[in-house]
Amino acid sequence: MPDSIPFDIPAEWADMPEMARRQALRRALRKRRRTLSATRQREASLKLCRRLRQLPEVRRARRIALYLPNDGEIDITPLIAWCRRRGARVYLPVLQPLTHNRLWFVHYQVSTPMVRNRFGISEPDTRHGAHRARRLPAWALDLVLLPLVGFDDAGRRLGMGGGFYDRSFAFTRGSGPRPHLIGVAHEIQQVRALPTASWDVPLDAIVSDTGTIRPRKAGRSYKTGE
Ligand SMILES: Nc1nc2c(c(=O)[nH]1)N(C=O)[C@@H](CNc1ccc(C(=O)N[C@@H](CCC(=O)O)C(=O)O)cc1)CN2
Ligand SMILES: Nc1ncnc2c1ncn2[C@@H]1O[C@H](COP(=O)(O)OP(=O)(O)OP(=O)(O)O)[C@@H](O)[C@H]1O
Repeated sequence: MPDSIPFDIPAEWADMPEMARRQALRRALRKRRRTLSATRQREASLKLCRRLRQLPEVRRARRIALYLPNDGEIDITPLIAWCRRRGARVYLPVLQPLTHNRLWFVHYQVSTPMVRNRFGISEPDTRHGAHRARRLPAWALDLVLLPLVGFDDAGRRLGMGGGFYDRSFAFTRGSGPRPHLIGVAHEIQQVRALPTASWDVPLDAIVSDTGTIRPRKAGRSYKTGE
């Protein structure tokens, strides 16, 4: 596996069918982030959270969806206490039990009962009637921080492959209220150039431990950071 940042897609993958190549890329990038030491993980988390706290979309948001880190994902949970101190509400994704690969967003408090979903990720337990009422429709969120498996400097993204975020936020292509969508990842998740899928939901920004990418609507993008 090449160690370069951005990750170079190996030449041998060129002949693979598109979906198989995306799968191989996911496997390589997930392995990359899982092999980070605890120290590197902690440093990256603190640097990312510092960046996020400075973004206007983050500072203005009152209803923010985060995630609990899994599989080496960059840890943004230090933001939870910060959000609460500022009076912002924190929401977590929950797999919808009946609809195919869509997410609910449930208000997350210290007292929220949690349960592991089928991927082993802890999520608010919506079997309790009282907590069902804490669900918010996706359009009513101000900000969503999406965990990325990969990204490139044009702002394209690769997720876990379930299409959960793509389906849940497909409505953002239309008019009407919509949350800001900010993808987050380790610097080492960057890929030289990712293929686009027609269903990919465009992001407002991608923030890593070392920089922020602001995709331009017309396709060009710019990076700020160290
Ligand atoms: N922390 C976190 N929470 C999240 C997401 C995420 O990416 N990160 N999701 C973002 O979508 C949703 C869960 N999506 C997931 C999609 C695939 C796999 C996964 O590990 N798939 C396995 C095989 C699946 C199986 O066991 O059937 C794999 O690819 O190896 C995990 C989560 C909701 N919660
Ligand atoms: N809006 C949508 N409606 C129906 N199917 C969709 C939609 N968006 C994505 N999909 C399907 O979801 C599957 C996974 O998509 P993709 O490989 O882009 O996942 P991903 O972007 O890695 O995942 P995620 O969105 O969970 O981060 C694809 O097979 C795709 O056809």
